[in-house]
Parts: sequence; structure tokens; C-alpha cells
Amino acid sequence: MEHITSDGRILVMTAVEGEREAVLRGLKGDTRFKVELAGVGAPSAAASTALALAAGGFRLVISAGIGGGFIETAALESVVVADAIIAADLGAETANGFSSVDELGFGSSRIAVNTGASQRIVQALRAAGQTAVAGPILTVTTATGTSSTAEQLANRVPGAAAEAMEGYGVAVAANKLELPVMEIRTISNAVGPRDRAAWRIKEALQALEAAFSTLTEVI
Ligand SMILES: O=C(O)c1cccc(C(=O)CC[C@H]2O[C@@H](n3cnc4c(=O)[nH]cnc43)[C@H](O)[C@@H]2O)c1
Repeated sequence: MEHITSDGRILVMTAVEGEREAVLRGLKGDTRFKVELAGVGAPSAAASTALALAAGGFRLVISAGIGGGFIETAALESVVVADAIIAADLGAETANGFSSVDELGFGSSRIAVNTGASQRIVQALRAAGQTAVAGPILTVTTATGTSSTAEQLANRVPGAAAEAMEGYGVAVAANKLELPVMEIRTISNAVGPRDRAAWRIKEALQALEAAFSTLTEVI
């Protein structure tokens, strides 16, 4: 996949150490990658990514970790590769509902990715035996905990596949340096009512490890 990267390193940002360790296990010492901690939430992720990128020499930035899945699109333990990274709650509440920063004229809540590259990674993951889909990954400030919020987000972003809390922050930092960005999430829980007994964090971390193992073969 030389059109994603050729020379230069790939920076992978994860929110927490458990995710970082899973990615590192999958990479098996591949020195083309550097894996750093973003912290939880888009502001921390943006600052951490900017600091990491200051070292220079990167060709691609990937926001990676576990996430919530819009379950009719992304099943538990599956992989979602972003075809867009969207700050889904960045905007204003109005009498007529939510207005995005785009609608308010303050900027863009959507960061584009190389959708061809996302599709090719999805194909490679499927060929390796994982369930994978490309779709919009939402960045939220508050993890969704009700069916009503899940429904609002799904209506706001048609085709929404997953939500997490860092992608938009990582992408803003990459964008500032005109670097391409991707987001890869493995699904630990359904977006909706919190049901801890149903969370599959261990399995999602195993899926994350497997996804990065495949990535080293195609990138
Ligand atoms: O408890 C553990 O063992 C553990 C291991 C690895 C990661 C975690 C996390 O809690 C990661 C937090 C991270 O995950 C994203 N996330 C996961 N599910 C959702 C969701 O439904 N909505 C939004 N974000 C979600 C998020 O990016 C967090 O930063 C725990």
C-alpha cells in the first residue's frame, strides 16, 4: 500500500496503556511504527499528538483503540476503519436541536481520510479472518449511555459505525502538519445504554492486536 506510506514512520496514538500494549503486540517490533499515549478525550489527544509529531519524520498518523459500535453496522469484536472522522457533539444546542460547527460557520467537524486506503485495509482484515467495516467514526466528549443519544447520533451522522473519544483530536493535530490520518477501532461495547456485563474489552483488545498484525503486512 505504497500510496499510504513509503518512507517515514507511522505514529499510532492510543488513549490508554492497555490499548498501546495490544497495538505493540500486533506490531511485533516493526520499527516503522511508533506508538504513543494520547490520553482520554480529544483535547488531550490533540496535544499529545502534536507533541509526538514534533519529533518529525512521520508520514501517517493513526488514532487506534477500542470503541463503541453502532451495533447494526459494527458488531462486538469487529474492526471499524474510519472513512471519515467526525466530532459529533461539537456545536451548539438550539431550540431546533443540535447545530454543528459547520452549520454555525465556525469550522468543520469532519476530517477527511483516504477512503480508498480505508477500504483496502478493510479487505486485508477480512482476508485475515476478521469482521471489518469502513464507516464514519464519531468522536464524542461524553460516551453515549442511552438509546435516545445513540439514536440522535445515528440520525446526525448517517452510516455512523463507531464512537470513541480521541479520533478528532488526533486528526486535528495531523491536519495541522498536513499529514494523512486514519482511525481504527475494535468494538468493545454497543453504543447505547451502559451494560458493563456485556462489554468485551479483552476480546476487543485481542482484535486490536490482530488488526495491527495484519496492518504490518499491507502498509
Ligand atoms: O478496563 C480495561 O481493562 C480497559 C482496557 C483498555 C481500554 C479501556 C478503556 O476504557 C479505553 C477508553 C477509551 O475507549 C474508547 N471507548 C470505548 N467504548 C466507548 C464508547 O462506547 N463510547 C466512547 N468511547 C469509547 C474511548 O476512546 C476511550 O478513551 C479499558
